[in-house]
Amino acid sequence: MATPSSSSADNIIDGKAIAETIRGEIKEECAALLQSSGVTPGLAVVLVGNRTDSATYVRMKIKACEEVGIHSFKFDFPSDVTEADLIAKVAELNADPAVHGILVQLPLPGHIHEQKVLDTILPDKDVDGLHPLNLAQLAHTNTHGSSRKFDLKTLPYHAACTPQGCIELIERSGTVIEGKEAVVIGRSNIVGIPVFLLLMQKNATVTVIHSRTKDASAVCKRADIVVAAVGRAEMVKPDWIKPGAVVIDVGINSVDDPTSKKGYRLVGDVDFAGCKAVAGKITPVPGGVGPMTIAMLLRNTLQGAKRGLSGGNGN
Ligand SMILES: Nc1nc2c(c(=O)[nH]1)N[C@@H](CN(C=O)c1ccc(C(=O)N[C@@H](CCC(=O)O)C(=O)O)cc1)CN2
Repeated sequence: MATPSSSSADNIIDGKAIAETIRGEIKEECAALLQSSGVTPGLAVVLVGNRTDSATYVRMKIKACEEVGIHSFKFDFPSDVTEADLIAKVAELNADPAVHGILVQLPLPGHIHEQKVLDTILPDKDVDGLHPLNLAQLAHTNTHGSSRKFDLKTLPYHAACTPQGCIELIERSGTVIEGKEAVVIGRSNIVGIPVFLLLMQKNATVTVIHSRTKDASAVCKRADIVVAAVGRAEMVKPDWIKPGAVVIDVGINSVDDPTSKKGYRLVGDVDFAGCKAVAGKITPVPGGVGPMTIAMLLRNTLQGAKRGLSGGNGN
């Protein structure tokens, strides 16, 4: 593995730099794949409505695809598109051999049953890792007590992107997960649950904190590794953090800020300034987990294309 420029001089984990390193690795692999098999991985991106944040994330994904040598195909739908029309588009993309990955940008408008649309994506093309079968595969994988290693780069199914990004940030910034006490704050299907499963597969002892947890701060303070994915601005305070712990902040919350040109700024779920003083390492927002989500999407798409060729796990 290339040595990443994983952290700056202080204790900040530089997600932008680590994501750039990974995108470089993917670019090399895409070139090698094209050379050896003539195949260029293809990603279909479905965007519904006119949310500015979703349009920005989709633009970032398409640009990232271009940079590493992945074809992208973009499909725009108005916010009043019917669920049936979206499902029909997904079915069409499922059958298209040039498309190795399908991504439906979330959130979808309220009249559409999000999970129903996601469930329509073929699990092999579900590069977001949000199909229940992919989540189930992650729960079902059992490499414990065997000589096989749990390796994100060679999984025979798709694991969700943001959770994979969290694991890469922890490991590439020099922390061994095995044997550590980890706490995940939040239990969503898109982040909390898969990150819990990934940490468990990496042999951490994992606790999940949620809205009914009693004395969340005391539970959190036991952790060597904290992953905050709760969606509440700066909820995790310095007295929640064990000195020296690794803190991964998944939250991207917009808060009013009249001093900023845009009138708002982005903050995480962690009180960054306060927790930075206590943590061993910590991710910033922006520039932490966000860029990793996109890097992992590219990696899943490449892996999907390789798997399509080998009929196996892509290696
Ligand atoms: N189908 C999906 N929808 C959504 C996902 C997802 O993984 N799959 N995650 C989020 C949005 N998201 C990707 O789609 C995403 C969010 C943030 C970033 C990012 O790099 N953020 C930057 C800041 C960018 C800014 O200034 O606005 C950062 O944190 O540094 C990338 C991807 C919800 N929907």
